[in-house]
Amino acid sequence: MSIVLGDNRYGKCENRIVRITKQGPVHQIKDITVSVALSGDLDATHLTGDNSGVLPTDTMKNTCFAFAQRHGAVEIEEYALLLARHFVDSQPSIGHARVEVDEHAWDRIGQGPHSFVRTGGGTRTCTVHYDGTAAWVLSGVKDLTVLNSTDSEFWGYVKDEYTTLAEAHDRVLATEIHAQWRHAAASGDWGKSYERAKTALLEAFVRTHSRSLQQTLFEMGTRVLEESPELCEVRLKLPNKHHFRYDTAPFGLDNPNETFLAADRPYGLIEGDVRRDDAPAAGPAWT
Ligand SMILES: O=c1[nH]c(=O)c2[nH]c(=O)[nH]c2[nH]1
Repeated sequence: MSIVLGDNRYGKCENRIVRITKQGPVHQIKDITVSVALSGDLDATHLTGDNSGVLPTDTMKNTCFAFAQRHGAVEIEEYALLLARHFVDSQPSIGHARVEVDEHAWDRIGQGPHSFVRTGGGTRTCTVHYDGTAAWVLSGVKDLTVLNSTDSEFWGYVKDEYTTLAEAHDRVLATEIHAQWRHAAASGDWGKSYERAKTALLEAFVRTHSRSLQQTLFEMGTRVLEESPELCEVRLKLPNKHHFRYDTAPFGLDNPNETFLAADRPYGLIEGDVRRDDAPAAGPAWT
């Protein structure tokens, strides 16, 4: 029996970078969290402590800040591609880079040229992989909380000796959308593509009369792909943020689906992948 080193990667996680673009008195803000993971010919550092192929994670951090300053407020996908290509193309020991970027949105306060308030509408995300030849790009949104106060049912499910859930013909459906979508090519109008996909997700949530969150998931993925020819696959994670009708009968009060206990745990977690049947191979995109 011998013990061998398996897959490995290393990097600097969650670099918090705020880049202010100042053209005269009106400022723009780009607020991002950047994580880098590199892999390649790194056996030596693990097996013998020979660090001659190791680019320090501290250098990765500096590079993230330097690229933010040099390239300004570019779309997060473009910034991630620049970083991923830099690490692989400049370091002989590095064969693969994964760069993840979250963008935290700020809205301008009124007409104020330099005052901002954090936007609540979810966090834009991207993940880029580059292997020295090809690049793969995922974009997405997370922490986008939505609720339908009707138009949702859940009934006709399996019932066994442990089932107590009452069938629902009119319930609250709430979830925190975590969605990622894969671009068929590593180039495009990233900003427009993001807005179109996010709008499609929300419109599908609004328009679907839901018989399960699973059905809503498929409708959301389908609508994104129908509206966005540049995308080939959507993966969704939808926690079911249960709202239980509260029993107010002990207080002599009727409750016709008006007052709910919003439970935060446990929660159902509905996950699914929706893709075109001719989608190109995903390679390492989701890893
Ligand atoms: O939309 C739902 N899907 C389920 O699978 C499920 N299971 C459950 O208890 N409630 C729900 N709701």
